[in-house]
Amino acid sequence: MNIRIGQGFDVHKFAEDRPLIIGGVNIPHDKGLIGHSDADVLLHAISDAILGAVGEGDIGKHFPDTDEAFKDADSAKLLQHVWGIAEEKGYTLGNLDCTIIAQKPKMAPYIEEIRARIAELLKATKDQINVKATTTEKLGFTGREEGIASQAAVLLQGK
Ligand SMILES: Nc1ccn([C@@H]2O[C@H](COP(=O)(O)O)[C@@H](O)[C@H]2O)c(=O)n1
Ligand SMILES: C[C@@]1(CO)OP(=O)(O)OP(=O)(O)OC[C@H]1O
Repeated sequence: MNIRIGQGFDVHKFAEDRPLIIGGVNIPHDKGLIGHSDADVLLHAISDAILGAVGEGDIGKHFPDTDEAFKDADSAKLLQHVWGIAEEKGYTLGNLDCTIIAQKPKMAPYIEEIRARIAELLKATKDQINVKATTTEKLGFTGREEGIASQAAVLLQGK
């Protein structure tokens, strides 16, 4: 069996007057993340993990931040496109594990909803998806609440 591993990492900066969208879910908070797209830092890390696993580069290659077509893009749609690439190549999902690195907000109340949304986007079951959160104990840019980072690791099964 052809088993492929991929990993992704992304960071977005906080700004006032932005919605906070993580894992395709709107999270109530006093600030949100900025980017060329909707800045969904978790879905970007997951997209990169999948693209890495199938040897297709990264999201900047597929959705350049110089392209107006992706201005304020819905990252859920970008992830669905990425998953389509993996499916076209004959891959199925083994499992996905990811981590949201944020001092605030507290993610625990939203983890199950995020997990369900990612499962829906990847046409997977919830047990194939795990979502975690951690602070950095007030250290570094995440600890100072300047931004949020995310990591993802994915295992795909090919033909
Ligand atoms: N933004 C966050 C960060 C963490 N959590 C949950 O709290 C637990 C403890 O976090 P530490 O950084 O102190 O290890 C962590 O395991 C998460 O369950 C959270 O909900 N939201
Ligand atoms: C998603 C894209 C495209 O809108 O924009 P951003 O929201 O800036 O996100 P980033 O994680 O920097 O990577 C890829 C970009 O091309």
